Amino acid sequence: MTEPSGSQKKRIPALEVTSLTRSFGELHALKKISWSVDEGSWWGVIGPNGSGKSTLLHLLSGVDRPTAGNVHIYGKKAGSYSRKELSRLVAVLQQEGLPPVGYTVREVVEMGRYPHQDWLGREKGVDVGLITDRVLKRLGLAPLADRALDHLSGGQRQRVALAKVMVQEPQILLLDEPTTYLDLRYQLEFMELLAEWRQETGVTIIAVLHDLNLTAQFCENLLVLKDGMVEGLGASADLLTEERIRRVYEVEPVMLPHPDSGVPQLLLRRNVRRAADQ
Ligand SMILES: Nc1ncnc2c1ncn2[C@@H]1O[C@H](COP(=O)(O)OP(=O)(O)OP(=O)(O)O)[C@@H](O)[C@H]1O
Repeated sequence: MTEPSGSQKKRIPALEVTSLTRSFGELHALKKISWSVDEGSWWGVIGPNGSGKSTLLHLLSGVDRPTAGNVHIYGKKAGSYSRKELSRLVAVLQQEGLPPVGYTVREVVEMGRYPHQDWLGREKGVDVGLITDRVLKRLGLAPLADRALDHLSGGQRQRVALAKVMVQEPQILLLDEPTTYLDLRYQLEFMELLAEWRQETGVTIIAVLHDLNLTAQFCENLLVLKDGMVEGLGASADLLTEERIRRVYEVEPVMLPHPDSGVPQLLLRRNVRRAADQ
């Protein structure tokens, strides 16, 4: 038999999890999750509080190990990469992107290059200053470059966190509720910056999000978790139905198409009985 070649060859997924389980004593936070993420795709991970979203992200980023099952990154077990190899491939941006430490914006953003540097902090053929300047300018952070991080607002710090992962140039970006503390304008701006960056670089994005309307506008695909199990997997437009939102979140939703794009948008009905009691 001849080997499949060229376009016949199945592309290796950027990320693949099989029967992934994470238990904390008697509590099973994730139960046998299987999921495959193509390179360059944008996935939203949604589900109610406590459904296992952050636990999943911790396993994907290698900060935690599964109780059973596997995480493969570009076809190789996540645990078989060194810490530094893994951070060249995978970057993580947390809810409160960066702690308010005394470093300047430029210093923090330059730290994004750490996974590419040797133990003396050197990197062959790369001008870190230049890469940093470009990213700072692009995110409108150039005027803040010499400010200490603890003198910035939460929204500005989140942009610095994004600058740091952009400088890191990962293949996969994991985000844990990155827009939670941002006002409406900055939420949208943050998501647009991600979308542009993805368009340019083909970075794979996996974002835990609570805002389903933003999710529907930006993430093509969704992993829906409930009680640590996969409740839905596939195209956002197919999964965001009234019936599923009712079942997963235990609320009474109304879904309407967005007037610009037609993607599903969510309105919540008040709990009529409780409201009448007040
Ligand atoms: N280190 C831990 N030790 C014990 N239990 C944990 C630990 N981490 C998470 N859990 C439990 O695992 C379950 C899933 O938690 P996880 O933080 O992954 O949920 P989540 O979907 O991210 O929730 P949220 O939307 O509230 O952030 C919860 O019941 C949580 O209490």
